[in-house]
Amino acid sequence: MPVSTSPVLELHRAAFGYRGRAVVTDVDLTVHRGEVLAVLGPNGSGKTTLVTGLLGLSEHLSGDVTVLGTPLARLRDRTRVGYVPQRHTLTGGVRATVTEVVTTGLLSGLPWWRPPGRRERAAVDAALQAVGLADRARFDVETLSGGQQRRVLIARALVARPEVLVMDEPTAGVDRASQLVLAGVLQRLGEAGTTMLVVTHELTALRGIVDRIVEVESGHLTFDGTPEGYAVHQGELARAAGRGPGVLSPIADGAVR
Ligand SMILES: Nc1ncnc2c1ncn2[C@@H]1O[C@H](COP(=O)(O)OP(=O)(O)OP(=O)(O)O)[C@@H](O)[C@H]1O
Repeated sequence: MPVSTSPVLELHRAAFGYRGRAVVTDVDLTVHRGEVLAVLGPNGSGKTTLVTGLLGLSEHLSGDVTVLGTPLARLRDRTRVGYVPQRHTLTGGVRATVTEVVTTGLLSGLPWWRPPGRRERAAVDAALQAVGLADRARFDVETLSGGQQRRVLIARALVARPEVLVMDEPTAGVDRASQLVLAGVLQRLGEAGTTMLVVTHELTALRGIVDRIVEVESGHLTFDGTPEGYAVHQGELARAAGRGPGVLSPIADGAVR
């Protein structure tokens, strides 16, 4: 999908954190409509803090953050940014069908007195089609695999037709076959022009889907560029560390389309 020029996210010297303490600082980042970004970095480097900051879930402490043309603090319609949280499956006491869970993604946009109607049911069907679970609509979510449950959560995020989709490790903790299915879902969303920010440790699974890589280390952006550029960056780091020329990590290697 061609990438258009209108920015959907603009961050200038942005800092995010918790209870007034900054975890991620000095972030300059512009994301355009249709781009698919992977957000990489070691555990605890601040990836989740950064992406949840865009949703108002971690504190925006300083700098400018504009989401879909509106300063973050003034963005009223939060459904314009969809979110698939980290390490969430739907087991553990949730007794609901796939359709019911996906429908909850629409509730914040409906008045309390109006039950979901035909339009909402069509949106739920479309979201389930998008993640390849139309045939599981009436199943209890507890009976689905971990990978299928992730797809239910993606459908729940998609059903409100967000303009940007933020996903925190969508392929983590599921088996290889489920990873491939999830990658296929992301591929189709990318081809349909959905702007996506995907926090991941498994770039290989997203090979060919990601247009751009942002790396976070110790609360700072340390790389922002193409997958090919990231492979070069990793090679340079490896050489600087004395690991020989052209030694690429599996992640960087997998990044190249
Ligand atoms: N709710 C919170 N309150 C206070 N500190 C937090 C909170 N969530 C995360 N942190 C801290 O912020 C830092 C960055 O965490 P974050 O989850 O953003 O990293 P990450 O790069 O996403 O890590 P991982 O790859 O392990 O998910 C860590 O030191 C973490 O302890």
